[in-house]
Amino acid sequence: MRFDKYTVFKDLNFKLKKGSMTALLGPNGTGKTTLINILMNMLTPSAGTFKFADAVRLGYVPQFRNIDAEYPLSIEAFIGLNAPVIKNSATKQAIKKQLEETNLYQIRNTRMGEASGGQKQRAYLAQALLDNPNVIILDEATASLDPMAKDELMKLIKHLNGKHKITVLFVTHDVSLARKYMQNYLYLNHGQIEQGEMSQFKEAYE
Ligand SMILES: Nc1ncnc2c1ncn2[C@@H]1O[C@H](COP(=O)(O)OP(=O)(O)OP(=O)(O)O)[C@@H](O)[C@H]1O
Repeated sequence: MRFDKYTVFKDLNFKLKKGSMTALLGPNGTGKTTLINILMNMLTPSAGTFKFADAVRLGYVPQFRNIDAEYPLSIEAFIGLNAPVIKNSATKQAIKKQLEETNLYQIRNTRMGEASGGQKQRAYLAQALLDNPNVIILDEATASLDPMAKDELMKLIKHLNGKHKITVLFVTHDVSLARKYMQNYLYLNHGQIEQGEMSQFKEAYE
């Protein structure tokens, strides 16, 4: 990938296995978000190709951005933004299912502006899950959460992987969190990528 004369990375070669949980690690500015944008077809690579298996349905949870305290929509309505405005009973049922899946059902009427960071992030996740993805990409989903909210989100992601076999690609700077919850890593640095098992991830990278 090149921006004008600046090459962010080149000759990246990697595979993501169906059902795997992979942390995308690397120092600031090495191109993690750029790579995600390419995988999400939001950016066209300057050269090279990639391919997902035909059956792949991608879901995306964006980098956490705080929502204004005055934001008027409830958690339920926020999740429903990823559905037609006129909601038939199947859509309503699908929203209910994702509210339950992400432990938000009890607080579905809470305004997003009032929700905690962890609750907001789970609402973003529920919004993505509404498309019934079997691969989910999370960009720094835990970055601004407190330790308990981080663990809660990671346990939920692990559950989605274990129960629903959703393949996970998780961008993070948090190596210890990745060690605890992810099986594999992709390490992006100096324009190159390395792939391996999280348990083998070298301390020197940290
Ligand atoms: N649209 C763009 N035009 C020019 N340069 C860009 C553009 N997008 C990203 N870059 C550059 O590409 C490099 C990689 O940026 P990117 O945001 O992908 O890194 P990152 O690894 O996600 O960083 P961080 O860990 O800080 O989020 C940076 O040097 C950035 O300035």
